[in-house]
Amino acid sequence: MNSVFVAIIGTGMAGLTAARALDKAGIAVQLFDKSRGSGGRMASKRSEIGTLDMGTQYFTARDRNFRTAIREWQEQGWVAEWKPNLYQAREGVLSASPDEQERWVGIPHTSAITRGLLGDLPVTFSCRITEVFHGPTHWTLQDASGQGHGPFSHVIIATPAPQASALLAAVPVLASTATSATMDPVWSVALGFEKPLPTEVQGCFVQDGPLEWIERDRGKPGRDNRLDTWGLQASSNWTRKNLDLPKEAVIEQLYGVFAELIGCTVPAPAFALAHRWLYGRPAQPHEWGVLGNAGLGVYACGDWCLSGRVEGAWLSGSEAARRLLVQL
Ligand SMILES: Cc1cc2nc3c(=O)[nH]c(=O)nc-3n(C[C@H](O)[C@H](O)[C@H](O)COP(=O)(O)OP(=O)(O)OC[C@H]3O[C@@H](n4cnc5c(N)ncnc54)[C@H](O)[C@@H]3O)c2cc1C
Ligand SMILES: NC(=O)C1=CN([C@@H]2O[C@H](COP(=O)(O)OP(=O)(O)OC[C@H]3O[C@@H](n4cnc5c(N)ncnc54)[C@H](OP(=O)(O)O)[C@@H]3O)[C@@H](O)[C@H]2O)CC=C1
Repeated sequence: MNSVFVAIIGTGMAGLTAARALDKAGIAVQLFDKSRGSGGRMASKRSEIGTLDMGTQYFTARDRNFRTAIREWQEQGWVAEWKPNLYQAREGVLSASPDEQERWVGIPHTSAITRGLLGDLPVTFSCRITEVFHGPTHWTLQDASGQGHGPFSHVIIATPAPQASALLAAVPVLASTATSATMDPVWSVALGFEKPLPTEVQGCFVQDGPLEWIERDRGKPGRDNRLDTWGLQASSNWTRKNLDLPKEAVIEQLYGVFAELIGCTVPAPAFALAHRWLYGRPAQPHEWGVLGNAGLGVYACGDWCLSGRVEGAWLSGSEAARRLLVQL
């Protein structure tokens, strides 16, 4: 098999960034994702009160090339700048904490970005890849139903590290590096209130206790929610200790912490939803950029190769595509 045909496992920011770069270079790609849609931790969840961002809420950009990509997304109408009234909370004390950082959000929801990046690229959803085999000349994938996919000349694995390490079994050195990148879980809760809460807070960095970040949907560009919707993210410490708590109990506990912290009267929410991210964030940053074996034509990328942020995933996916292209 001489032609170049690249399998990409994962349609989060890293996989889609790699896919777009390869497609732009005229390389044929085929994407796979275990979920029903694209986005990974940037996916938005449909609910009875509208679409909710239970994963990424906003992102920042420090890298020059990533900033350029954001300008293009802005021109496409996928993102807009978000300038929240920022606060911080320490030992129960809430204080205004404005800064000059540029922050971006997807419009009307986070998922607009990855949906835009996916465009009409070929993708197979609801397809969990369980094994990645290297034959004498090509790669073959097998999914959870036992079906084979391929042949492919190259494979890019763009999943969280624990899932990547299992799929890298054919390349033990890369698998063991991926295994060393542990990932922390995160409980995320959305609360919807019938009447807007009487507070100026739109985002709050919480320095201690069960919560880590609180944000208000209202005030973000492009949102049109009937309810006053808030997103709460628990710290990884608290999440780890409460990993198997039923969703109702997670909502009750985090609602209680939120109500104490936010500094105004908080009625019972009209709507609540909890989502547990088992692989929410890398436990520590790395400087790998991408893991790869150019001779075999296999690469692994994702936020865990750099910083556990959207920017890290974008940079890692870009680097995977660049490394593959220079090797052709
Ligand atoms: C609650 C939460 C809040 C966050 N907030 C922010 C924030 O405010 N700012 C910020 O910059 N970042 C934030 N992040 C981090 C950000 O979401 C991630 O860094 C980024 O989205 C990671 O992208 P990725 O492509 O590396 O991985 P993912 O988005 O995890 O994509 C991996 C994809 O692989 C698929 N997959 C996995 N295994 C398989 C398999 N075996 N077969 C097929 N498909 C598979 C998954 O379904 C998924 O779609 C947050 C994350 C969470 C969880
Ligand atoms: N929950 C997850 O799985 C998860 C959450 N992540 C959160 O995403 C944001 C993004 O981080 P980034 O570095 O891109 O953004 P910021 O520059 O806005 O925030 C970085 C940290 O810096 C502190 N900070 C920033 N601005 C302020 C401010 N105005 N007042 C007080 N503190 C500020 C804050 O850290 P500490 O709470 O002080 O430790 C920010 O967290 C970020 O919120 C992540 O927690 C990323 C990945 C996964």
